[in-house]
Amino acid sequence: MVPHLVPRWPAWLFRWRTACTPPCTPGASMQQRTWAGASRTPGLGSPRGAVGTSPLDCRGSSSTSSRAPEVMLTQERYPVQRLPFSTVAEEDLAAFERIIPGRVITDPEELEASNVDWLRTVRGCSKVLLRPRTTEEVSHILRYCHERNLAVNPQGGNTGMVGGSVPVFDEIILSTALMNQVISFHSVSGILVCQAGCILEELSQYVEERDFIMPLDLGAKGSCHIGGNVATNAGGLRFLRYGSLRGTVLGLEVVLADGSVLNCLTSLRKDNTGYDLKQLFIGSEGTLGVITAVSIFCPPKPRAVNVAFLGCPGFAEVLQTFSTCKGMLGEILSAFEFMDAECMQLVGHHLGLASPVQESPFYVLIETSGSRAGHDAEKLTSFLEQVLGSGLVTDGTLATDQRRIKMLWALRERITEALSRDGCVYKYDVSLPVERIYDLVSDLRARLGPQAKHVVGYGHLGDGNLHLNVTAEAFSASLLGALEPYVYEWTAGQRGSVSAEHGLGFKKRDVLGYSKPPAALQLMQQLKALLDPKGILNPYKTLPARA
Ligand SMILES: O=C(O)CC[C@@H](O)C(=O)O
Ligand SMILES: [Zn+2]
Repeated sequence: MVPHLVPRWPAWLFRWRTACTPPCTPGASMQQRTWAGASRTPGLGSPRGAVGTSPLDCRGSSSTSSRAPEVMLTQERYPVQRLPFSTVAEEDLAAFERIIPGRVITDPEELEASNVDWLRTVRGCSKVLLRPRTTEEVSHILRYCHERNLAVNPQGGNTGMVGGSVPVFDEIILSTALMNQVISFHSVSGILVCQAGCILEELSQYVEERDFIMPLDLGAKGSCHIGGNVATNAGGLRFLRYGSLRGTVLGLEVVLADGSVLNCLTSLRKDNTGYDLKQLFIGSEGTLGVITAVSIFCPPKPRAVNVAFLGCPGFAEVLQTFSTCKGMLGEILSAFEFMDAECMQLVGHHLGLASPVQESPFYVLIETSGSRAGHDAEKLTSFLEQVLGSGLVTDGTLATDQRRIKMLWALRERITEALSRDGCVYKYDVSLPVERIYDLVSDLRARLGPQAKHVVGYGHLGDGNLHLNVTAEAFSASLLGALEPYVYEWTAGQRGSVSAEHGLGFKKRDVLGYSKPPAALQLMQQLKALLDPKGILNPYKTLPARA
């Protein structure tokens, strides 16, 4: 028995492994747990000073960097035409300087990180980054851009997966990084009101000190901004328990394309006064307005949290474990995540994270959050006895202290980071009927054969959300041809969603039709035209390119 074993758990339940006590993650400190933050560390980050040959030149800029392989310009890699927006001129820079003195960035080195997505797959060539601090400043900037017909790319932490957060051409980057103030927090209701640029992890710490938690959590928490989370309707790891941001966001303040401010920053749980306008902006990926402040409902901090990491012999057993779990853990279940054996191999190989359990075809991570440790322990013990006794689970480990809980979560949260170190990654984020989720992975593995290096499946099983990722040594058009439209057709055949939680951004906008009927697409175009008639807000994103 290892020293960390909490005595109330029967020792026979698991074969505890001393290898799992710290350090479980050789070569990977817990500070690196946010993959987006880690990707920005020296050596992994963006090349410096490699964009363009002249400050106003977007062409011929795929020069090589001595530090890291250059990311191809989006306009060179994809068949996309620049729309007839104006180009930033010296007098525009002077106008911005008057609105936000000292916060108009034109230095190419500083701009480089904001022009490239963190996955290093798309790259714009914006010449200017604006850093407003207030809603009023955002309003002045947008009013000016609207009049001048200048395109704007709103940007939060730039941790998106679908190329929505970086410019495609030379759109002005409007960063929320300096809009990072908490406006109010109510200790009875748990309602937090804050500016859009607050970093999720910092908000988590802020509310946890006050005995509450944020209703969402995700691997990118160390870098992502709450405004970006809302704009993309991020799902994440707490969705199973606390639901969508569509339920927990109570109000928004948004600056519209023409600079007018829509103040719907209410903090009411119930408000049935006509159309719920904030919903238009949740998940609109900055195409309908720029979110400047958020009012969000925070649940009370659970007093007892446990994480079980279990090995399952097959996917059928994963599903049965999930059913058993829902039945036996009920209201204390807060996450049910899964990953396949290839994911475990990748986190081991690239990040040095050791599996805490015997090698298995599948692994599940179950989190419980409740208010009485003894009650939760009792429930969890009977659940574990049941799944181990019936052979649904063959091995497992359990964490009740925060440090070990984080270690187990790292195995799941850092898969994305491991994949990005494996080579060129093709990402799919789909919603499917839960019983069919892994069939897509198996079918694709058989279809691709040796063309792919790895085909992995993991994700938020409790929410029916599969992250299907394929890696290869380098980008290959023939591999892409084998993946698409196959994955989208397969998903549409199950009436699934081609974007469960990552949004459409630039990369997935043309597959929207697999999940929405033509009438819905048309209405979306009409709403865009109504709110942003000049189309200056995050162009080339979310809506399919017009035929
Ligand atoms: O990288 C991915 O495909 C998924 C990222 C994220 O949504 C996760 O759940 O880890
Ligand atoms: Zn996810």
